[in-house]
Amino acid sequence: MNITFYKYQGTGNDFVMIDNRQYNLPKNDTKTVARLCDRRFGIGADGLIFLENDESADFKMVYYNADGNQSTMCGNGGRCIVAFANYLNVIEDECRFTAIDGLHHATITNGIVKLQMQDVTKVEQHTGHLFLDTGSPHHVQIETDLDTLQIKDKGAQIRYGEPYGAVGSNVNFVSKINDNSFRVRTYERGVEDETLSCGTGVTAVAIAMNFQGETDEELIKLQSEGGPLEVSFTREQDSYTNVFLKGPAIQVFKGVIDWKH
Ligand SMILES: N[C@H](CCC[C@H](N)C(=O)O)C(=O)O
Repeated sequence: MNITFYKYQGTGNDFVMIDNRQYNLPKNDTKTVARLCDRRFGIGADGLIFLENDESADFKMVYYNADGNQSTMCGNGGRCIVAFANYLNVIEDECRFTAIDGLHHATITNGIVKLQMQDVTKVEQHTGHLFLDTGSPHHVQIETDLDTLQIKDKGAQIRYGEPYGAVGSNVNFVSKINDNSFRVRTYERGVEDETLSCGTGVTAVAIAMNFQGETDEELIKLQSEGGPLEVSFTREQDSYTNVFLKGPAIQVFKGVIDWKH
């Protein structure tokens, strides 16, 4: 069946977007989703996102990693689906949508999306790294030299190693720029490679750096390989609320493809 798809990117984290309200495509076609995300045999993307109807919100987001499997929350994908919904006139400049981790509020102004993420009530501090869940699981560790680090090798070792095992975790390598900004490189679970940015990842890094005392700021700038993002939050003891991820979401192109071939 021929379907219209769109490509969006949020600081270089890119997604195939499909308005599934009109096609009702199956939600378990792992093989087709993986092929569409393949950089050579398909459209090429870090993930694929369905926009669907939702009886209690403006729309619903269904997220797939490039391996074709549904996964946990995608922050950059969440920013891109808000821009997509605005383009489709499903919403104007603000919205509520449901995703696998619950309800999200968002606003869009001149292509910049400010997305509310779930509260974070637990940050694990380990020797040499932190672990927290910002809608997806994230391992965060500080590195001195992000330029020479072999992200894919080192990230895979951590992602498949103990304690994460087969379920795994995303892996973020951080270096401090100044008191309210950090550089981040991320190995993404389900892409099984470095992505140019990871929304739930930079959110995890901002909270982890505040939790560990690397910064006392509550509005933090994150420099990803794909561009700048901003994370803000309110800290009350060891809980983080009013968590927002802000940055650009851009439509790259629109196309038609036969879903099954
Ligand atoms: N790969 C992640 C989901 C997408 C996260 C990332 N694209 C983001 O922007 O948050 C996982 O399976 O946990």
